[in-house]
Amino acid sequence: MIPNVLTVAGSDSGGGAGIQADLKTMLALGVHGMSVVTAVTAQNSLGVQGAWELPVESVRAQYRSVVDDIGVQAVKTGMLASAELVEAVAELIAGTDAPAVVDPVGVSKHGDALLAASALDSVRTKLLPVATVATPNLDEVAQIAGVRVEAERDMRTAAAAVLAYGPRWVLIKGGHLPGDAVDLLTDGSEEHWLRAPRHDNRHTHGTGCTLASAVASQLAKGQSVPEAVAAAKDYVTGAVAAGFALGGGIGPVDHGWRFRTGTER
Ligand SMILES: Nc1ncnc2c1ncn2[C@@H]1O[C@H](COP(=O)(O)OP(=O)(O)OP(=O)(O)O)[C@@H](O)[C@H]1O
Ligand SMILES: Cc1ncc(COP(=O)(O)O)c(N)n1
Repeated sequence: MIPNVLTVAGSDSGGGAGIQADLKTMLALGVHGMSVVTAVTAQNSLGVQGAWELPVESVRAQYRSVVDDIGVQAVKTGMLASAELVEAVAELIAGTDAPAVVDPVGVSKHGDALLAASALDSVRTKLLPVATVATPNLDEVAQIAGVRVEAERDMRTAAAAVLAYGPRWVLIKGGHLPGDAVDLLTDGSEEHWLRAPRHDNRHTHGTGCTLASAVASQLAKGQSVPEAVAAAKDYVTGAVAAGFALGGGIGPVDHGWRFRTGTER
């Protein structure tokens, strides 16, 4: 049986992040990808030119259509835009018997806000408590938990601060630190450091979405959280290494890197 994985996220018209990155990742990892669109962005390699939230009834209806008939083995969340959507999605996840990977998307790579400041409290009190794994980047850790990570040694404090909001596991992504690309996965008792060489490639649009979707895909296949995160890290590292130019700015990671023979571009 092919596992079903659901992303609840925003659309990126440029195809590098958001729903589009999630579905490509799911295909590459051999699961059936499904989507609940929370917002539509007009976006490209240069930034986000516009964003429109969908009505909360539309998000609830999409979710119910998928879960009630098809069923899901894992859920992943990305851009949720507003407090109302964060709270609705948290409630839907709480009623779903499947692991949930929560990527608490705050701002795009270009600095465009993808979550209202007024939604942060709902992320802390409603969304994080229903997460099996939360995957904040360093800016999101600062916004959510008020911890500034300036070096690898601060990541443990950051993880403890996020875990206090109730996710079972937290994966602190150190992609924005200099040096190796180091992430820390912990549930407060086990600690797993994931280290990969930093690829000197500016075309990294979509790394966070890709990593979280890969974790959800591996969980849906029955892996444990540490196994799923290790496999997801391998996948995103290869995708960053193969990231390519597109448009005039920051290009996407290559979701199809494992399928390429090396002659395509
Ligand atoms: N240049 C790089 N080389 C290798 N791995 C990277 C690089 N940049 C990021 N990563 C890895 O990609 C994953 C996503 O991390 P990152 O901190 O970039 O998340 P994010 O900030 O949510 O994504 P984005 O920067 O696209 O918004 C992590 O596993 C991180 O270590
Ligand atoms: C619709 C949408 N969702 C999320 C991101 C963040 O992307 P990244 O994976 O680069 O952090 C984005 N730029 N657009």
